[in-house]
Amino acid sequence: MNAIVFDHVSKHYGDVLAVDDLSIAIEPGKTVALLGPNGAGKSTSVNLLLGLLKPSRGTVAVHGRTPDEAVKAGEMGAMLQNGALIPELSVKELIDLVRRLYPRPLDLRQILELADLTDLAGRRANKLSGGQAQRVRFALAVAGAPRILLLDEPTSAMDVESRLRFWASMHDYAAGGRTVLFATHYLEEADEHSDRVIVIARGRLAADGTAAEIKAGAGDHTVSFLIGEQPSAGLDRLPGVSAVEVADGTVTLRTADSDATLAGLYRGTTLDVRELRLSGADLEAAFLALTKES
Ligand SMILES: Nc1ncnc2c1ncn2[C@@H]1O[C@H](COP(=O)(O)OP(=O)(O)OP(=O)(O)O)[C@@H](O)[C@H]1O
Repeated sequence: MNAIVFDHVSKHYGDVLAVDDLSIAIEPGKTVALLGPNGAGKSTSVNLLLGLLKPSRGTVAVHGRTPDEAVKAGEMGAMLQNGALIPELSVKELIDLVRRLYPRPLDLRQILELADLTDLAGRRANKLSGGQAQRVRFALAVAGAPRILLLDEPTSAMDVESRLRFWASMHDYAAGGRTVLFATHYLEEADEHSDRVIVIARGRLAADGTAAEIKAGAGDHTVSFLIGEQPSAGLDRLPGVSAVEVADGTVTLRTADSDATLAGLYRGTTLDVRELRLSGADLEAAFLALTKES
């Protein structure tokens, strides 16, 4: 059975159509990035999954149940944007309070270790930095040992080192066969930390696959090299090439098939090619292409 299913889900806020006929199915044990620009419908989708919002049309299912049932059964943990912490309690007290609400929580020490909070256990919640508070929100999200973990832009307040630590914690948690869905507009996070990327734009599904598949779909590889004073005529006829740029003695070829382009370059021309560079399509190019129109 799928961990998460959206079946033709739409969500209106008055006149605003935030989620538009979205259908997705996520298998258990996967780490999935929900990627989209501002206003794409990511938070709305997360809130629909948690039962905090109801779809205007369609259905959302979590392990075959309604979101409300899944939340009651302690199957879901969530880290939402700017969730408030109780300022008077220490980190340890707060986590313990929340873990006791669940039928089969993780033990306190394990949660503190997982969220890298052991050294901050006695600190009051109102004395934490933004990044530390995010780690507490992560601890609260995993406290009940949920099978599904939802993270809405989890690293937004974190510096580079905190991000690295955070993703290490997330991978530790996911390693037990748990399902993780995280919303982000950081392309590199989706690329590095997910098994699958679901791109949404204007509430609709724009792409769904591994980061590698989505990049390959963009078909935007480049081959560049120094050409110096040699003539560049005819390079546009090499296999796969869609565009040729020449600037300051350097040629850049855009190609849908860099292997065929290289074979053509070496076998079909007599150019003296120096400082050859290849670059794959990046997720950013794919993302911009996927989210720009319609
Ligand atoms: N409570 C609300 N009332 C009216 N419109 C809303 C409400 N919440 C969100 N919207 C609108 O719904 C659309 C989707 O918003 P949502 O917050 O789901 O996007 P998002 O992808 O999470 O964006 P961001 O990356 O900026 O957090 C946007 O056009 C937004 O303005």
